Amino acid sequence: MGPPGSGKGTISKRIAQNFGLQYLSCAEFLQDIGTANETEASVLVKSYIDKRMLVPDHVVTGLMLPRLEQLSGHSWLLEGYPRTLGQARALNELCQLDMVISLNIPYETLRERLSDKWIHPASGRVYNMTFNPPRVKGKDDITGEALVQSEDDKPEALMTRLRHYKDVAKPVLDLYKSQGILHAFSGTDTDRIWPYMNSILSAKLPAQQSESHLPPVA
Ligand SMILES: Nc1ccn([C@@H]2O[C@H](COP(=O)(O)OP(=O)(O)OP(=O)(O)O)[C@@H](O)[C@H]2O)c(=O)n1
Ligand SMILES: Nc1nc2c(ncn2[C@@H]2O[C@H](COP(=O)(O)OP(=O)(O)O)[C@@H](O)[C@H]2O)c(=O)[nH]1
Repeated sequence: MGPPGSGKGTISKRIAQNFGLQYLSCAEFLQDIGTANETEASVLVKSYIDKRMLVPDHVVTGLMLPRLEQLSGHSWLLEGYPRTLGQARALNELCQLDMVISLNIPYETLRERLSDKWIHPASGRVYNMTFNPPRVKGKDDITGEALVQSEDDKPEALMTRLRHYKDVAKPVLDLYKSQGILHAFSGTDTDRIWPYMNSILSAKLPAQQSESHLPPVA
């Protein structure tokens, strides 16, 4: 969990690679559904994504939980789900989470990062012009297509998104705190937060699963 720009995507890919976890991004999953063959669900999901609104709890939960059940033989890391208390309660019905990670990043850092953030819309690949720049300025590393900046990442839009995040996330964070599984990390740099996170995860994950010798992904 974490506000927009807090580094959820960046750090969760790093965790998944280092610890050999199945990584499931709710946003990417919904994006795939929204662009798949036209069905009632895909049209509905796409209409919310296009408006940058959260897909209603019962819809996203009805799609995510069966997907998670398919991963039942594996250890997984979820990003972007649950976002609301309703989603968290539904997930609790399916399984007991081992750990919830929350990123506390100062507003000024979020603003700076997002003003430097570029994305490849077709794939969702994310770049930052200082932290992880593309190999060729303005072009996606894999396809060579143009990168774009999102209106959503501009300071005015960011304030609104932050307020929304705080309102919606608070009850979710309170729930996980009461269950004793919430770990919050504060800082301005992903690379400085990483060693703390790595040591806590190394202590929690079974030894045979830990593959912390793998190089981190930027
Ligand atoms: N549980 C979720 C997660 C994502 N989405 C949809 O997927 C989009 C992209 O999600 P995400 O990449 O998480 O972007 P934001 O919601 O803008 O937040 P952040 O910048 O923190 O990643 C959201 O706008 C929303 O339409 C959703 O409906 N429900
Ligand atoms: N400068 C800087 N940028 C970072 C750092 N960590 C992540 N980023 C960038 O910040 C932006 C937001 O990160 P992302 O992982 O997409 O955050 P999310 O919105 O929480 O999923 C991206 O452009 C990242 O490349 C960091 O420590 N320093």
